[in-house]
Amino acid sequence: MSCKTPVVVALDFEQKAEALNLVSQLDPTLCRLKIGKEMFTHFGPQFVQQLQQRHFDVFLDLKFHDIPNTVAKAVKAAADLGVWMVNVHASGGSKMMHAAREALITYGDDKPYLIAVTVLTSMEQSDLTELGINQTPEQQVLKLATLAHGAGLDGVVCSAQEAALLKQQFGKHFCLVTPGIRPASSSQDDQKRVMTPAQALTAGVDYMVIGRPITKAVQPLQALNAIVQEISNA
Ligand SMILES: O=C(O)c1cc(=O)[nH]c(=O)n1[C@@H]1O[C@H](COP(=O)(O)O)[C@@H](O)[C@H]1O
Repeated sequence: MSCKTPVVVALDFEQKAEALNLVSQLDPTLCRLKIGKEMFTHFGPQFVQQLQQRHFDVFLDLKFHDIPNTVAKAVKAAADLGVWMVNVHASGGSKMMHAAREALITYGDDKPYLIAVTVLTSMEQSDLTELGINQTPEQQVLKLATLAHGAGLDGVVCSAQEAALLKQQFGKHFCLVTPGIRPASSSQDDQKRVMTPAQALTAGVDYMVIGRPITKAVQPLQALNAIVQEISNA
């Protein structure tokens, strides 16, 4: 079953029942699902399989960052799980990303999308300065995306604010996955580099990761439908 929208719903729940209650209202042709550190640590690969049995494409967001050998094996484990997308941290460097890519070669067309996180969307200039990085977020995203592109990855996680620049630099086939998406009426929460779904689409984003504006909405399905509508109008 193929999904017709760029929306990836971030399932960040403490309780599995709560997550499944939302999932049972969702349609795998209208969104994909992302499992991150919280739910994977609580509920493991079995939870991923439960979602796959319901025909959802799953983005396994564990942001691997380790020595090349360890990351290669972790990415391979994700491929064995049959996930649609998996990510690593670009700041792990070219050798690490290259090893991750090599680990997926034997999977051929069945390999998951392999993407690298550049600068987290919760970060702004002051967070980079604190880390001793004297670059703007945009410069740092471009630098890390260049490493990811050079290592042969399928794309990057960035904010929609950098999407136009990265598409111009790396072309339309370099996949851009953007969290920090906020409909105009939503709270920004802890996200700093944000855009609305319509702005993100116009900027050239391929996939939009959206969590709390949907999962914490009083009517999650209605919130998702409004976002899908906003995207199709754009
Ligand atoms: O890799 C990610 O998915 C990710 C990268 C990033 O830079 N920023 C970011 O927010 N995320 C994830 O995207 C989701 C965003 O959720 P909301 O802020 O609730 O929409 C969370 O699950 C984050 O872990």
